[in-house]
Amino acid sequence: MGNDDISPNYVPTIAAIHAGLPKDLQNPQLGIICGSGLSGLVEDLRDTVIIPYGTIPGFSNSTVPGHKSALAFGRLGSGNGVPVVAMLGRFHPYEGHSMSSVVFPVRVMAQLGVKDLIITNAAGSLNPSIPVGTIVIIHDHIALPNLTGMNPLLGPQRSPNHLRFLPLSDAYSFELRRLAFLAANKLNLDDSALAEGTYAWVSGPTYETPAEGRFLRNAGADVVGMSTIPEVLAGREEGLNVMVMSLVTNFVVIPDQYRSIRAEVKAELAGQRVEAPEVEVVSHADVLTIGKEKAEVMKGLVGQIVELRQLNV
Ligand SMILES: O=P(O)(O)O[C@@H]1C[C@H](O)[C@@H](CO)O1
Ligand SMILES: Nc1nc2[nH]cnc2c(=O)[nH]1
Repeated sequence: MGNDDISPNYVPTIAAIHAGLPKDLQNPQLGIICGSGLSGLVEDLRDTVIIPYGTIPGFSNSTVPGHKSALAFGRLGSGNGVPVVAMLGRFHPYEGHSMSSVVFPVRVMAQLGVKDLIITNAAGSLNPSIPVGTIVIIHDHIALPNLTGMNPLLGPQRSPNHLRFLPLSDAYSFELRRLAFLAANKLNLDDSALAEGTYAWVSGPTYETPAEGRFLRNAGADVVGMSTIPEVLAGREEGLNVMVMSLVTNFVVIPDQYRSIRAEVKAELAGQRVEAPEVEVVSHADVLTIGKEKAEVMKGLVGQIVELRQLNV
């Protein structure tokens, strides 16, 4: 799955977006991508204008429950505030969207004038010390698809301004991550509310087998999810400052040991019938529930980061 659309024509897209907006919202400074169940992040926007994806040339619709399909424009922060554009719902490769469609909105954000991009997602924890409900500020990633021929930046160099060989050692903005922790402090959040960690990107749509979970944990990942990294890559290629907040919605199921069927059959043959084990499974419904529960905290953090950014702290 390479990048099939090297030179998208932004003109009709930007024209359609601008046509729906007052002048003062046409050049947003901050972009936000709302992950599964996290569209409530933008409830605090003022002067909000919603533009459905269906009316924007080049945009698809998200098919995943918990993802709306619209851009929200508005202002965030005190005083006049900062003009913001938020994606209420994203596109995942597992839905059948091409990699270029997945990252197209990020490229459009850059065309609109966005400088900082805050990406959110729901993710499973691989790290026993990062429990459900924690918000993980991502400082690195492991992208197995990138290592195996599914890098979203595959294809001819986009333009002389787009780096052919994009470094990723500085992918996650130090400045924005610093603001996230300062914001948590301002909001009096407990230390345990926010963690730092490494995100593993997998294609999905299946959740991990125990062996896959163990493999990713042993590889050094703290959380795992099915999105975000294509957006990070496109954002960095477009020159944006990028920050990622992963909300831990579940533990990846990694039992310490497997129950041996051989031992159980032996017990059965000796006259002791053993019940089939109840295996814990992850569900998208649970993912959405945690998203709802933590929406306020996520929203507070984003608002406070914008506040601090405005104050040039
Ligand atoms: O869009 P995000 O990454 O927040 O959604 C996560 C990953 C899958 O799309 C889905 C699985 O429950 O939630
Ligand atoms: N791959 C993956 N994505 C998730 N999104 C939310 N939880 C999970 C998970 O456990 N695994």
